[in-house]
Amino acid sequence: MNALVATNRNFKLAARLLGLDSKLEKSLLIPFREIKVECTIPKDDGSLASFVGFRVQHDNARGPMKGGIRYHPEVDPDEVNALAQLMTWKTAVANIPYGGAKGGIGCDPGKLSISELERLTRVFTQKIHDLIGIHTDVPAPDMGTGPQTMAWILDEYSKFHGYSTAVVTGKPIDLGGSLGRDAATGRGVLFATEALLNEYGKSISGQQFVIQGFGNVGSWAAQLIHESGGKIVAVSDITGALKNSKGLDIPSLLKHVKDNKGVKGFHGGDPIEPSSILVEDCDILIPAALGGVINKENANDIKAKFIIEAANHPTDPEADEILSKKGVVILPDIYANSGGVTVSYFEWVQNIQGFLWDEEKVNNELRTYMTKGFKGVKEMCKTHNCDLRMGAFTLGVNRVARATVLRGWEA
Ligand SMILES: NC(=O)C1=CN([C@@H]2O[C@H](COP(=O)(O)OP(=O)(O)OC[C@H]3O[C@@H](n4cnc5c(N)ncnc54)[C@H](O)[C@@H]3O)[C@@H](O)[C@H]2O)C=CC1
Ligand SMILES: O=C(O)CCC(=O)C(=O)O
Repeated sequence: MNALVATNRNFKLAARLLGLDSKLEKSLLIPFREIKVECTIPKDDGSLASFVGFRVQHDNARGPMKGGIRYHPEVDPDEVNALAQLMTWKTAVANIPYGGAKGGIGCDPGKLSISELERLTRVFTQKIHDLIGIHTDVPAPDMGTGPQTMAWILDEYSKFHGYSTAVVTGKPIDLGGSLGRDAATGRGVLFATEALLNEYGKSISGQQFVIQGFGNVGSWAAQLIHESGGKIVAVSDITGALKNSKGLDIPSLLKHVKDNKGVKGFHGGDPIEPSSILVEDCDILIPAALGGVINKENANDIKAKFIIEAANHPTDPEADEILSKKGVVILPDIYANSGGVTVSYFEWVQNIQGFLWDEEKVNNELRTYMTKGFKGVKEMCKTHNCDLRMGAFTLGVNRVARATVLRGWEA
């Protein structure tokens, strides 16, 4: 299902549960601003290449818009729109003073050299620099981007507006990045999983996990879950998939991935079909790659009892219905992966204050936010007699709706 159709459907269900006025509902759905830019760069061989970049700024009722920038061949306007909207509800669920935005460039970063990626990022920044800013819209990394991408954006933006560290988050530490941001989304996934399992009298230790995606989020989640006693029995990334029912040796796998740029070829597990990763035997499934991967085609075959959505919109609404009938509990993206944007917020606060927190403080604050977020979601589940996805959506949408009305923008 199209990502925007799916996201709008979840929003509308939440709006109905909250009894939102139809005019307010419409105004919350329409993005504040949609930017589409052409980015032409010289390739290393001297030829020219053009790419299309997007930044969708969805809502700013609760504060500056916030969200990552994705470099991936499948980036398209509807998906960026959906991801921007999800950021609005996510920052509200996390109760941090932001709205939502998302950006992306349709490109395959694996096929571009470092200098081509730098030129592309700088051209993209030249096209959008007037529309982002510390109190307007603050980008961060997402799939296919990372601290170096943020460093280039910061440098290019600063040529126009003066040196301004807080204009992006997820930066390298040497440029004002926060300790703990790199691990934050994975650490948030760990805290969210602990909060959920606690409801069922369970803990991470002894549970069997399967993780799809072994990039920033998937690999940190794997490392932290492994350190907490969880057994990771299968993983996949773009290079392949492997399993070991006795539990993968995660420290060795992390080293292999660093040296080989992917999980393929790791000797501590048996190769499996990448398409079968989501239906492998496990207690807890963590999608940490692309959207829409859990759908009506595979939902019936999923064996996990819990799904923790580390990726954004990994589950189609049709799959939600099938899984709910099977009794599978899904911890939704707008809560489960909110650790990244929460520590981005800590980074922005530190930059504005000109002060650096130690990592322990970052991680402790993150735990506090994730715990409060879970409580908030559960309360909405009780109030509206709904599942965790609608609990999170009603929590987020209600906070944004209240801010919108208070600011007198609902008409
Ligand atoms: N980086 C962050 O702080 C946050 C990321 N997310 C979401 O988490 C997900 C992963 O993001 P990152 O880890 O940052 O990206 P990344 O670029 O660091 O890693 C992506 C991983 O997914 C794998 N992958 C790509 N296509 C795949 C496929 N077809 N099958 C299996 N694996 C595939 C890649 O090989 C890589 O291991 C995305 O949905 C992103 O929007 C959500 C919140 C914050
Ligand atoms: O750290 C951020 O500002 C945004 C991270 C992000 O893109 C996401 O949560 O999906």
